[in-house]
Amino acid sequence: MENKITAILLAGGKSQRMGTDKGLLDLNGKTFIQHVCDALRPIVGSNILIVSANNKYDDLGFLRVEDIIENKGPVGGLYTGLKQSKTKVNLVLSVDVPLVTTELLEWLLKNHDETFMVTQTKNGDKTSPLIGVYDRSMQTVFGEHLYGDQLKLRRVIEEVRHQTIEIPAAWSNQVQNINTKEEYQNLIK
Ligand SMILES: Nc1nc2c(ncn2[C@@H]2O[C@H](COP(=O)(O)OP(=O)(O)OP(=O)(O)O)[C@@H](O)[C@H]2O)c(=O)[nH]1
Repeated sequence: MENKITAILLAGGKSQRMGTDKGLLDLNGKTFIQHVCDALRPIVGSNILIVSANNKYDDLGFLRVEDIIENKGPVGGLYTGLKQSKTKVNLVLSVDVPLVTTELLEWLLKNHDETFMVTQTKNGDKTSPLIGVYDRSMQTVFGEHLYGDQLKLRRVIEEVRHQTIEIPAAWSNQVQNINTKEEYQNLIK
């Protein structure tokens, strides 16, 4: 499976709500980004592509690329990641889901249907486009939106053939986004 899948890890953005780079926050002695990479490694090996301008992530030893067009949010990060990818299937994650596990990601890959351009996940009422699977050809769609300055990821997904799959309730905590100081304090207490 390893060579057929690229993991694209979005680690850019402003972290405005947290006030500090989310990927470098500590949880039980490891940074958020390390937790996410540890969950990915059994599936993709070293084929992890970090999309970020922060060179502190280079310590992890994976390929890092900077956004081709900066400050465009996840649509910009995904465009860059998919342009760099050499595989049809791309497992996309953000750095702010430190509780995600290999088991959940394997489940996602097993349940995704390659005929869809995007597979996103859903937990209750909340869809998570940044825990998903993207076809490399989506780079063209993201490119068009980016150059038209249409930066709403959810809107882009609505326009293409996509599927939304419900995460088993027992795994709800794994897809928690940690965006604010309060959410981080609750996580580590
Ligand atoms: N490469 C890249 N990643 C991004 C960009 N904007 C957001 N991300 C990543 O996308 C994920 C979701 O980002 P958000 O939580 O919506 O935005 P954020 O900038 O991290 O945080 P806020 O400023 O608080 O909204 C996170 O993993 C970010 O690191 C971007 O412009 N480029």
